[in-house]
Amino acid sequence: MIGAGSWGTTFGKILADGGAQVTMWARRAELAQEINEAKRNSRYLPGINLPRTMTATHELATAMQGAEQVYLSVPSQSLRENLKALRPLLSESDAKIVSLMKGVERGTGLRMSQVIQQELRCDPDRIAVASGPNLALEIAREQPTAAVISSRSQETAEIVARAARNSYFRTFVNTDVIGTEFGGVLKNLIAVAIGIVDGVGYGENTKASIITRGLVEMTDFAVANGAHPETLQGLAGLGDLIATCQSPLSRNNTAGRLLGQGYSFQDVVKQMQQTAEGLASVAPILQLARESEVDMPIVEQVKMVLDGKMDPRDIAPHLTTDDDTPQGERTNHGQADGGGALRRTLQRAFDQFRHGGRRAGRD
Ligand SMILES: NC(=O)C1=CN([C@@H]2O[C@H](COP(=O)(O)OP(=O)(O)OC[C@H]3O[C@@H](n4cnc5c(N)ncnc54)[C@H](O)[C@@H]3O)[C@@H](O)[C@H]2O)C=CC1
Ligand SMILES: O=C(CO)COP(=O)(O)O
Repeated sequence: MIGAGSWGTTFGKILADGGAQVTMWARRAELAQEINEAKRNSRYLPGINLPRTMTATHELATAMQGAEQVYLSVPSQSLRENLKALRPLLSESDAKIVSLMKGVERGTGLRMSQVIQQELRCDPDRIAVASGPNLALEIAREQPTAAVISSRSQETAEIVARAARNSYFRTFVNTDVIGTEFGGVLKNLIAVAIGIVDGVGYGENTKASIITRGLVEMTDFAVANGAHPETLQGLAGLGDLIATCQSPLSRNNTAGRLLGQGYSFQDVVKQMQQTAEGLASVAPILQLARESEVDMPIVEQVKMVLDGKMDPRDIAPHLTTDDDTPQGERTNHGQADGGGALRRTLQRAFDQFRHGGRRAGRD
């Protein structure tokens, strides 16, 4: 396991409790020592006893020795630099590579599985991603939870899903990597919006409206970028959206709440002790949205609040685009966007034809 923060350590516990031999790689030697000796990670998982079989090291080469599955759980913006260090250690290996991360890379807009494929230059069938309503501390307390493992290869998804399950953690599989990854990224942005309105003091109607319209934005965006709409109705979409928007444990939700209470973006970044992926993903997601002609009014407004260009109190009235024409409730991947969905469907059919019948946009 590369990364011993809250999710890496929790996922390591899931694997160890499922019977796997787990070695954690921690950046700090003291943390590796605490995991080895006290079976604790007191900074990220206070009060949690880790499995006796779990070990840790701060030497990357030691962590990688004989690994059959490599799980990645570092902040998304640091993944590429970490992969550069990992690459020589994986040159002889056919280990499965599993991303646990929920961000896109600033600058390139790439999903984590794409960054992995670029940097490791490995067969995409070896790559899987895990996502779902997975607040780390709840799972570390062994509260029953479901997740989804996705890979282009059904076989890889099943191998990883078999390793990553135990009495309190149930994994499902799918082959829609794009939808599974974007679900995890996009729900963070909606959770920031929910945090903002919570911080302002608005109530349940406002939040339910944002969650519902947020799911529409998530689905339109993901489908326009090659995802299956059903994935966004599943654990990696709706499931994670509910968990993250409801829970004070969510760092994205917390960051939003601080913004809603009037703290500036810089103050929020200073106060956050842990990774809030949504803050770095807003700009690249909006760039991709513009390129794929998808409207994301909620995410646009989150960006305006982050940039200090919108008073948090004003975010809620602008759930839809600012025009006077009443907007249909149906989504872009339905029909009501004035032809954009039809154009994209035709484009996909054309791409599919060009690629000899294989599904266009597939990872
Ligand atoms: N915490 C959670 O409940 C969940 C988190 N995730 C995702 O997991 C990923 C990791 O998040 P968390 O573990 O929660 O974050 P965290 O903030 O708890 O831990 C991040 C870890 O990465 C290390 N780190 C920071 N910068 C680094 C660098 N440049 N190189 C290597 N390591 C570095 C930190 O020392 C720490 O050990 C994120 O993409 C997050 O969205 C996904 C599901 C649940
Ligand atoms: O991804 C998560 C829950 O599924 C964790 O959310 P946060 O990163 O907002 O804490």
